[in-house]
Amino acid sequence: MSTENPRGPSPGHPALIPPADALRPVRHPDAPAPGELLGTHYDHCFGCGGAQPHGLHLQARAGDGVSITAEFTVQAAHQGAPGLAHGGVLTSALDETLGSLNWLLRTIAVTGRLETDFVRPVPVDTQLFLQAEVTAVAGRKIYSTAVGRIGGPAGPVAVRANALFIEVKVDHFIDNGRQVEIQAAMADPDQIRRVRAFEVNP
Ligand SMILES: CCCCCCCC(=O)SCCNC(=O)CCNC(=O)[C@H](O)C(C)(C)COP(=O)(O)OP(=O)(O)OC[C@H]1O[C@@H](n2cnc3c(N)ncnc32)[C@H](O)[C@@H]1OP(=O)(O)O
Repeated sequence: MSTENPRGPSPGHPALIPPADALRPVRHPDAPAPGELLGTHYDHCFGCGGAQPHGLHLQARAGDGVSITAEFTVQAAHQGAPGLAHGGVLTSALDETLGSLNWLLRTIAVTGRLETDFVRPVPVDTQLFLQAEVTAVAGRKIYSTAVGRIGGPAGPVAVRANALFIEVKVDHFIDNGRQVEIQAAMADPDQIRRVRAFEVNP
């Protein structure tokens, strides 16, 4: 097997290609400083929450510009084939990392489309090093890309993804989420945690 995907980055679905008049993403002035851990946005989030025993417990850190780095270690509970990470779990890690980018834009957005290239199998106990960045913004549409490496932050590529997130109002969650969790999140006295809980579909 070669060290890089011989096909190179997948061009992806046409909907993942920004239009010609798309804008460069702008980091929000109040975004966390480069190197700062973002922390969990919602305790019950499968991607980053501490209250999910089999969750990814992914830790994301602000990077330069509108970029994120994140790590997660594949657990036995994340297997698909014996001793190997389930592809859907790896896609979840990419989704979580890409979703974290929206916090740097201070935009509430949900995943509309997410395409994953699985380049290498990822064994249990492997640490996956993820990097993601927003590439363009066009109205409510946020275009982003991510890569996951194994063996170190500069190691071989195991997964990569392109995504389109769509900006939504907080009503998206309030109108669609199960009421018991919505009420609990809205009752959180910490305003930042309350806002961040509604970054994604709870
Ligand atoms: C820290 C945070 C970590 C978070 C990580 C996890 C993030 C998540 O997983 S979020 C949960 C998964 N996603 C969801 O549940 C979203 C479900 N989908 C929806 O609610 C809706 O389809 C939604 C909101 C995306 C779009 O609906 P709506 O607001 O009516 O917008 P709509 O008018 O259809 O589309 C807006 C634009 O986006 C485009 N678009 C919408 N969906 C897609 C799609 N799937 N593919 C391509 N383009 C799309 C439309 O074509 C339209 O483009 P244009 O403006 O050029 O005409």
